[in-house]
Amino acid sequence: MDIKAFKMDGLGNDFVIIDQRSQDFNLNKDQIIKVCDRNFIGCDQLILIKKNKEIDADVEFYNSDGSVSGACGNGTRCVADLLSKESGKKEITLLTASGSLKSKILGNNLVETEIGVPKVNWQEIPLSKQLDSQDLKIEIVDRKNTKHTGGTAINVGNPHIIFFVDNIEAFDLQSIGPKIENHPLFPEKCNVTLAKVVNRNLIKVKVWERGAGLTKACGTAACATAAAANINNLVEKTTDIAFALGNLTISIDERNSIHMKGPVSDIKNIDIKL
Ligand SMILES: N[C@@H](CCC[C@H](N)C(=O)O)C(=O)O
Repeated sequence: MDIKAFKMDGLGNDFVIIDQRSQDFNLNKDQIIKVCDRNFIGCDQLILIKKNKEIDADVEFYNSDGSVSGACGNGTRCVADLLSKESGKKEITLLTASGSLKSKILGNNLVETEIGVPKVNWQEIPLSKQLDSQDLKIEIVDRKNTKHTGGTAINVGNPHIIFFVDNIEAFDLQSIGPKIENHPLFPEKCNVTLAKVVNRNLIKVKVWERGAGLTKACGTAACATAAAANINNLVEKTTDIAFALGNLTISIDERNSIHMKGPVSDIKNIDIKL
């Protein structure tokens, strides 16, 4: 099978995007895993664009382990940019598994997406039992074997847990990430973020993504971190979330809806032979 696709990224969080409005075929889980494999094409998520008669398009997100995700913040911004460059429209609406998301194309590869109102109720995250999602009291251990207890859980279309710590570099996220992702408290697993509040407008993070592992950035993790930091009264309504390659600006409006603004890469055409 010969597939025409695009490669894009948001701050290094990279995607293979396949436009199925013009190419009609189904990919099975093994083929998705193969495309995402860094020894083949390689990406954190594979994204399918599908026809929608009423809005710009439907999008489906698949992690590199072949699992489905209800949301992908950076992926949504990339697809919005791609469709805007195709149509010339400056506002793009995409239907995802977690709802319809509006993006504004601000020029110079800058895209802002409204992710919506976060869910903090234990059933909505979901957690496997009733607990205070603001402080799950989960223990993580740093490289010096010092124990830290905490974790705020939140769902922004997908489940996240954020640990606010003094030094994100003091932890081995490669080893902590999979343990927390698969913790029995999370029946649908979760994305794991270590966050250091630098000041009331800046948080530095490192993210372990459910189904994809360590990533250079994660849009929904940025949204979840800003929302969790607001719940814990650590930051202002607008805050920057700093990843290794740059920042996303997250704002929470008067309706408690989260807006995520940041850069997307240029679009690269690729051919996939499966
Ligand atoms: N990279 C994404 C998040 C992708 C989905 C996540 N791994 C999940 O399974 O929930 C983003 O930018 O939000």
